[in-house]
Amino acid sequence: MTKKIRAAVVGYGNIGKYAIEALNAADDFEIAGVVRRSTGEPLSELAAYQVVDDIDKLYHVDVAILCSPTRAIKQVAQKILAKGINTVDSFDVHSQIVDLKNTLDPIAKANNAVSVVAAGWDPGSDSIVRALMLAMAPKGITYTNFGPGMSMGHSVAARAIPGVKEALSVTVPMGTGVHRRLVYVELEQGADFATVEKTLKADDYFASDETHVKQVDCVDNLKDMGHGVHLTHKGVSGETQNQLFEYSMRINNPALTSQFLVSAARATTKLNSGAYTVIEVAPIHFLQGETDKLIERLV
Ligand SMILES: NC(=O)C1=CN([C@@H]2O[C@H](COP(=O)(O)OP(=O)(O)OC[C@H]3O[C@@H](n4cnc5c(N)ncnc54)[C@H](OP(=O)(O)O)[C@@H]3O)[C@@H](O)[C@H]2O)C=CC1
Ligand SMILES: N[C@@H](CCCC(=O)C(=O)O)C(=O)O
Repeated sequence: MTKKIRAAVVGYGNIGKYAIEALNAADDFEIAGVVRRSTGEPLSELAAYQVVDDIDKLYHVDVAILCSPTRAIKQVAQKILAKGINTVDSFDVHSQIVDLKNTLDPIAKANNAVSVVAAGWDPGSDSIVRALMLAMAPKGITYTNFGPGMSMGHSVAARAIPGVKEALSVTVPMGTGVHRRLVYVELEQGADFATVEKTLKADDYFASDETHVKQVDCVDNLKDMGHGVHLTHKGVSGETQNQLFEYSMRINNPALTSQFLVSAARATTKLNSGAYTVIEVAPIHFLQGETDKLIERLV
């Protein structure tokens, strides 16, 4: 029997919960444990797993699935790679992915480890679809239209604003890759809505989009973690114009993000040391199974 890949889940929020589900559904993985900032009161749903506040307390970990907020990823990944443990993350600030990769690459190489960065669904699986479309029509325009649906990254960023108790950021597609953001916030007692609204609108996650902030009594009553994308590329193959490609999905956001993280975690075990974005990884590395069988089935 081949040895299972031992994965640790780091950070137990939405993505962490679904990462456990995706790991349990993958028979080439076993869960080494869950790493939380504080173990505090034990959660009954985690009773079957070792829950620790330091990854060193877990017996052998091949790969850490980082389910921490995007803004904490660089720091968390650096620490874990330095221990020689592979990492995957769903970092989602598109403009900072090159910097993240270039920061992690030397650390991974020096410690004989692998990191696959920005491996959620966007960035992540959608990035591979965009690359494929560009290979099929190298000239042209790609539009990525999200939603309507809940952006986890924007909701996490909104929740981090002082005075915000809970937040839900809904992405509304306006067409041609332009989005409006509707952000529902539940405030801490005594917080000033106008200050929260101003701080939120100035945050990098929101500053370049039309953003509306609405105060509500209970965010949980509105929350639905559904999302989706409609990606189009219209362009030119060779010298032939008018090639139109489309890709659509409606999804449960954390379930897809965590599934792709687990697939990327598998890929880390097949790569030479270093940091990679998903478009630099051969598609077959994400998949479980024998190479020839996968070729027979997919090619
Ligand atoms: N690329 C993509 O397609 C997608 C990316 N994402 C990214 O996933 C991230 C996580 O989303 P989600 O699971 O909803 O977030 P949550 O807030 O639900 O969970 C994050 C968890 O990380 C831990 N954590 C919180 N603050 C910190 C900190 N400062 N440093 C380290 N760890 C911390 C906590 O776990 P504990 O208490 O156990 O330590 C927390 O529960 C988002 O920021 C988003 O950018 C999400 C969806 C899609
Ligand atoms: N990174 C997103 C997933 C892609 C959708 C998106 O970027 C958006 O809704 O703005 C998320 O965190 O949910």
